[in-house]
Amino acid sequence: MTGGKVLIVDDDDAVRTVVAHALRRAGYSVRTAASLADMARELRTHPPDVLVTDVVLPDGDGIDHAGRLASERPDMPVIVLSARNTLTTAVRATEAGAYDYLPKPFDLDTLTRTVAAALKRGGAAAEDRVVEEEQLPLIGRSPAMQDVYRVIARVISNDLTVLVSGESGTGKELVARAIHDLGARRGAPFVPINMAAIPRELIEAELFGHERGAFTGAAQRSAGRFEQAAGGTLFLDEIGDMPIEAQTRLLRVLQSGEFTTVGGARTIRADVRIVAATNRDLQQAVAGGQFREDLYYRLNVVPVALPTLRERRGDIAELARHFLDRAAEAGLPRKTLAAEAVAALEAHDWPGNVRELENLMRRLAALSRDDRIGAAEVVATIGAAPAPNAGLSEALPDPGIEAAVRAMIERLAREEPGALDDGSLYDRVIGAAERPLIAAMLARHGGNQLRAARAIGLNRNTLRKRLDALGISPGARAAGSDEP
Ligand SMILES: Nc1ncnc2c1ncn2[C@@H]1O[C@H](COP(=O)(O)OP(=O)(O)OP(=O)(O)O)[C@@H](O)[C@H]1O
Repeated sequence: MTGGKVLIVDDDDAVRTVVAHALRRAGYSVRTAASLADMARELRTHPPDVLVTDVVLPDGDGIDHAGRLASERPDMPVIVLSARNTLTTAVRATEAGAYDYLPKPFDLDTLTRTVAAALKRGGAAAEDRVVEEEQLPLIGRSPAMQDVYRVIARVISNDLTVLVSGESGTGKELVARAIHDLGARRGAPFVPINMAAIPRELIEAELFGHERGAFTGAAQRSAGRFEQAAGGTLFLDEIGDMPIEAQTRLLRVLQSGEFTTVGGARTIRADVRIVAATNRDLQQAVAGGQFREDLYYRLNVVPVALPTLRERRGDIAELARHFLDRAAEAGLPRKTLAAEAVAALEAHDWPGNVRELENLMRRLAALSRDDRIGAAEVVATIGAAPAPNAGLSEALPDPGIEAAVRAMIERLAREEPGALDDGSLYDRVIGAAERPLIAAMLARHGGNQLRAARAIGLNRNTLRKRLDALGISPGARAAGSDEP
């Protein structure tokens, strides 16, 4: 006999019967209750070693009750079962001091293993904090997201380093923010830094700060992101793009808990929680020599792997409705989705993941003629959509553009150092992209300015002004035969 007394609380007869049967077979002595009142009686008359409780019970909330029990009887682990399956439930259960949280449906082996582990470890300490419904931004009840919520719920009460991986647009930054907003550091800043968006030679100064005169152009002492995030969370986005020298420095900081500013003798204690994110396979980068193995292990203390949207198609309808609500809150017309429209959304592969869905719903809210969006509109709008992440409004250039911009900044830093400080960068960089864009679209439309302007998304007068400003060849303009 395994031994151990288990009390199961659930108002669903079938759940009580099946779970009780499975646990008895595993050697436990099992009693059941169908309400909080029954539970209270059982706790007095037959105190169990482990309590397994549902959340929604006819006379109250199982998690609230578990919270009270965890402080009154810290030696009795509580396992929470729930069909609500939101991040809020996972976090509430963990914060209430529950030993574990199992989303329904669960398999009986998992429950039996969880009960066995709970008996070995004993109860967890309760923390006195209320997590409001609606406070949490992550949408999705699929099993894959449940795993994510469980990990988040486990890391918010500590400072362990978290490495979030997943394709672009899967919600890595949102997860990092949730960890910060729910944890003890939520009163201090959440500071993101994207390694792919900062010129390589400036990354160390950005992270650790620099002293006046540390390098050409360093006119003032400047606090780095480590200092800005003091007491809070530093989010190292696209960590796989970090240059190897900066990796070495970051590793030293993680090992020693201190950092030195660039060009300075000042040593500062690093008081940050680190959450890093990557859409690249970091293990492959380690194998290829682009990422330090020791740093990888330092960062990968708690891994969170985000599912792609196509791996959790069951969440698409809820996400789509959520984004339509958000569009309506932002002033766009309020729309609903026809059932066939939902099916069309579920059939798409979503290479740009949740971000692509969010953009599509915003576009549909703005463009759809009917209040109820139909399947044909969904299909047409998906077909007409730019490649994921190519929208300028997302400020997410493709890797080719990113590399070109970075190379341009590096060249300017080398050849015209003043150019990085004289306020001309926007015109220089954006101008450099605008010229080939306009030239290519004019060429594509045989020099017809009206059509090129439409294709680019400018009005014709603006295009004409830009042609003048950029001095683009009159040959292309003359061909615009529909010009007045
Ligand atoms: N589970 C989710 N629920 C609601 N919104 C989500 C969810 N996941 C992602 N989003 C939304 O999708 C967009 C993309 O998410 P986010 O920026 O966190 O992705 P990411 O993985 O960090 O992307 P990238 O790798 O391109 O930086 C955001 O607007 C975010 O709010």
